[in-house]
Amino acid sequence: MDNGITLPADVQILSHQIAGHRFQKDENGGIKSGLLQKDKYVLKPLQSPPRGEVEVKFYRTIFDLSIINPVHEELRNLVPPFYGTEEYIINGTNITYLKLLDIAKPFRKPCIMDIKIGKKTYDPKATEKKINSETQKYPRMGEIGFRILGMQIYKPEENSFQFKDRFFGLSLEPEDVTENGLKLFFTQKSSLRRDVLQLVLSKLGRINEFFHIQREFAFYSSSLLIIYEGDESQSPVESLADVRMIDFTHVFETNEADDNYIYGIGMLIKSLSSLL
Ligand SMILES: Nc1ncnc2c1ncn2[C@@H]1O[C@H](COP(=O)(O)OP(=O)(O)OP(=O)(O)O)[C@@H](O)[C@H]1O
Ligand SMILES: O=P(O)(O)O[C@@H]1[C@H](O)[C@H](O)[C@@H](OP(=O)(O)O)[C@H](OP(=O)(O)O)[C@H]1O
Repeated sequence: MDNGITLPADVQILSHQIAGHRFQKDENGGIKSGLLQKDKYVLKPLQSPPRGEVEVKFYRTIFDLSIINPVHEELRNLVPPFYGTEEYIINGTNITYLKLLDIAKPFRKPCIMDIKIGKKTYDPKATEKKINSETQKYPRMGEIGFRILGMQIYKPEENSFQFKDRFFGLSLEPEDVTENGLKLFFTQKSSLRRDVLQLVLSKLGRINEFFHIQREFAFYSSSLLIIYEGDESQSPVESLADVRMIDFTHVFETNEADDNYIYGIGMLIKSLSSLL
């Protein structure tokens, strides 16, 4: 890499990282890692304590096949398949990564949107400072129930991708988040991809149903990754679209319904349905 970071031969920077932590030098001359790509896998660096440990524990728990638990069984269908952890030394820093299946791999021209779900984006142990920074960042979150973190949309007429970053999502108000935000993602060549939208809605419906049943986990600051095939010229390699839950750095055990997430996914489904 030209910024002075040398990666091991078999890994690359994740080319389709839409949101989240990226490579940067830290205060002490070390590095903070972004997400990497290795063959058909995504490598996600463990985040600073306790976040990284929370995420790895969550994946290990739900992928522990020796435990028979219907909630874990369904979650395995809703998140990217998990293959343990791997360590790499990058610029002298030893970094542990979660090894996940790259959900975008089966798509030729993946259109990808990352949406954070819930009214609250801080967890029950958040400091006053964190609560303030999260609430001030996007005060409409409590009303909207979700935030677009970023997206890439394939433009067939130009054979290129259009990108929207976190500032795009932060600029959206309740009145225009559907028409100016969500609709953009499902529009190609000035037409709404109804076929994709219907499939995405059915996949969101399954996640929503799961949340109305499960009483085991509360998901704060977690995202939904929505992907569809942007190249309509050939039939899809596997499926036309995929929707997965990602980002589990603030998952808490509970014995109640996760009303915070339920509100958010409900609002997202309502907004998307209104486009049809
Ligand atoms: N399994 C996966 N397959 C494909 N892409 C992925 C996968 N996991 C993560 N990504 C990509 O990486 C990005 C960041 O992922 P994630 O939200 O887990 O990271 P993060 O650093 O914890 O984010 P944040 O700072 O928002 O908490 C996503 O927006 C998505 O583009
Ligand atoms: O999307 P943005 O606007 O870049 O904001 C970041 C995003 O909300 C991350 O999810 C959050 O990490 P957590 O979810 O783990 O809190 C991070 O907090 P941080 O600055 O405390 O790392 C925020 O800065």
